[in-house]
Amino acid sequence: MVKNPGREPTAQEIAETAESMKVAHKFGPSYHRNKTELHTTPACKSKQCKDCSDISCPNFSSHQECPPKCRRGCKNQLSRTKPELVPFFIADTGDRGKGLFAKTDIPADTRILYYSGEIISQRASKIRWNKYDDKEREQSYYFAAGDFICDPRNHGNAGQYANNSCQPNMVAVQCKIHGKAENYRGIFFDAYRDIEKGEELTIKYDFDYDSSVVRECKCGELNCTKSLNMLPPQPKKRSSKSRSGASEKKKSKKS
Ligand SMILES: C[S@@+](CC[C@H](N)C(=O)[O-])C[C@H]1O[C@@H](n2cnc3c(N)ncnc32)[C@H](O)[C@@H]1O
Repeated sequence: MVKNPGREPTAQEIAETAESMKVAHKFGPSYHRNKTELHTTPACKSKQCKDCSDISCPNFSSHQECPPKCRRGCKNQLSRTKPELVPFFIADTGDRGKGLFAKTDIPADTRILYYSGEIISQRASKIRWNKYDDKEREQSYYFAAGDFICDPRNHGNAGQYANNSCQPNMVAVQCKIHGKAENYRGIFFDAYRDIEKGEELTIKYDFDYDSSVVRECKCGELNCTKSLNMLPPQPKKRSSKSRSGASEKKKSKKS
């Protein structure tokens, strides 16, 4: 859904966004206890590749971040380098708190941001969750990061302001990160399609189905499910083909 098309960010919004992108990732003690061997990505040597920012780079296309010593101008290092350009800004959405908005037109497949947070084990995330009160739970946005959980509560960047849409224009991509555990994945938000300047940048949350937490979706898309959680599992329907097949069998037994 296009919101505020063409709108320019204010100086305050630009400053807040820049400040949020300074926040560094934190790998907690439970990551260190549970990490497997460290992942190594070879430097990109492809002659077709220019700056490792698209699928002409074998590392980018196989969902791996390039090592620090890669080709000159390598752009596939977003988890450990400050982004050259931040193509979005944080602004108020009116009815859904803060959100992210495109500062420029963003072509499809552009890597927009690295979702930052504290990387903890799944066990540690459950212990933490059980200690949270209802409000803290409602405001907790755990993101699966390979075998780990990324908790943006204290170490999150602007990624934590991406709102949900039932027709999102960004997609979360999980990548192996050079020098980090094989069983860890960094989370990146990529443009799913061409995005117009001023459009809100959205993602599909697919929070686990949870009947105890009501989270109403107000994305306003035609296919809106009205919930930020996944819908309850539907009882399996037998297809009309198998139903008619069964009744055919019954009929033929009778005759
Ligand atoms: C990860 S935060 C996104 C940033 C949030 N808007 C803020 O200001 O901090 C997720 C929360 O934003 C709100 N939210 C996100 N998408 C929404 C949507 N489509 N409809 C209603 N509320 C939404 C909900 O309160 C949700 O729990």
